[in-house]
Amino acid sequence: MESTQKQGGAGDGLACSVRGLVRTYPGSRGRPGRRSRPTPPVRANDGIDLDIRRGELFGILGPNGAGKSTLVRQLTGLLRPDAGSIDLLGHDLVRHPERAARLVGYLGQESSALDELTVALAAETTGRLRGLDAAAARTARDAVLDELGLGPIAARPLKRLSGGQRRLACFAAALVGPRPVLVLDEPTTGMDPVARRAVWAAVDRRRTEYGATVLLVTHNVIEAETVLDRVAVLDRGRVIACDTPVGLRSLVEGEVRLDLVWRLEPPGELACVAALRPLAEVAGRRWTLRLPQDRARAVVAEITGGPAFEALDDFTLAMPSLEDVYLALGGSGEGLVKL
Ligand SMILES: Nc1ncnc2c1ncn2[C@@H]1O[C@H](COP(=O)(O)OP(=O)(O)OP(=O)(O)O)[C@@H](O)[C@H]1O
Repeated sequence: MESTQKQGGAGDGLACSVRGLVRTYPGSRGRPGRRSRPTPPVRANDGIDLDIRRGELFGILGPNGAGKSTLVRQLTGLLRPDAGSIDLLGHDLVRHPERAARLVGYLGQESSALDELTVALAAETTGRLRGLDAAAARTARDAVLDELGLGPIAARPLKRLSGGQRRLACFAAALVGPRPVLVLDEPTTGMDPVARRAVWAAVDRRRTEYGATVLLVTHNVIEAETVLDRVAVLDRGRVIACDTPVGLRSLVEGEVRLDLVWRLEPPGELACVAALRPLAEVAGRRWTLRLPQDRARAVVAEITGGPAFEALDDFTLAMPSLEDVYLALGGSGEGLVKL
C-alpha cells in the first residue's frame, strides 16, 4: 500500500489526534403558516479531545444523539468543524478534508448511494473510486465477497436485500482498496451473529495484515466490551471518559447490579421492598439496583428468604458493565442497547 504517513503531526504512535472539536448545527427560524416551529441550534460536539493509537480498535460509545456520527463525519472529511483541530496520520484534516478519502475506509450509517448497485458492483465500484485499475478492483471484489460469504447474493441489488445483508454488503465495499484507517459507524446494526462474527474476523485480519487502525462507533455496550481496545464514552457532545473497557469498569468496582423482576405489582407494603424502591431504576416490572456487593447479597437474602419471594418472578446479580459505568458517570442511559 502507498505510504500515507507524513512526518510530524499526530505524535509518535498516534494515528489520530483531535483537540477542542466543536460543531454546532444551526437552528431553523420556523414558518408560522406551515406549522413549523423554530428550533434552537444544536451543539453536537462540544470541545472533544481524543488520541487514537496506531493499530488500535478504538470505540466511541454513546446513546442516540450523543454526537458520535457528527464526530466521525468530521474525522472522515465530510463535515467541517466550527473550531478545533484533527490530525490524521500527520495530515491536517480541518485544512485539507479532501485528504481523508485517501486515508480512511468509511462505513457510514446510510447506504443510499450504493442502493441501485448489485453487491458485486458496489464493491468493485468502490475499488475503482479508490484508484484500483479494473483488474485489481475485480480481484479485490471477489476476495472480499468470498471472505464475507456474500457470493450467493453478489448479483442482487442492495435495495432488494434485508437490512443486515445490505449492511454487510456496504461493509464489504468499505474494505475494497485498503486504507490505513477504517471508520465504521455502527457496522453490525441488524446483522445476525454469523454476519457479526464475519465482520469482526475481517477487521482483525486488516489489523494483523497491515496494522489498520479502526474507529468503531457503537451504542451497543456488549459489543464495546468484547471487541474494543479502548473506548471513549460520549454524552451530549463531550467525552466523559476514555479508557480500556476493563479500566472503565474499575470505576464502578465493588458495585454489582441487581435486577428484580416482579410477577405483578411489587409488594410495597413489605418494609424491605419499600426501602429498595427509592434506589431502583424502574422499567415495567423490572427494578434495577446498583449496590455495593455486601449490600446486594444482604438484599438478595432478605428478598428470597421472606414473603417478598412469592411476588418475585426472577432476579439476577451481575458484575458491572459499561452501561453501569456510563450511568455512574452521569449519562442518561437511554438509547444504549444490549443485544
Ligand atoms: N443535520 C443536522 N441538523 C441539525 N441537527 C442535527 C443534524 N445532525 C444531527 N443533529 C443533532 O446533533 C446531535 C448529535 O447527532 P449525531 O447524529 O451526531 O448523534 P449520534 O450519537 O450519532 O446518534 P445516533 O446514535 O442516533 O446515530 C443530535 O441532537 C442530533 O439531533
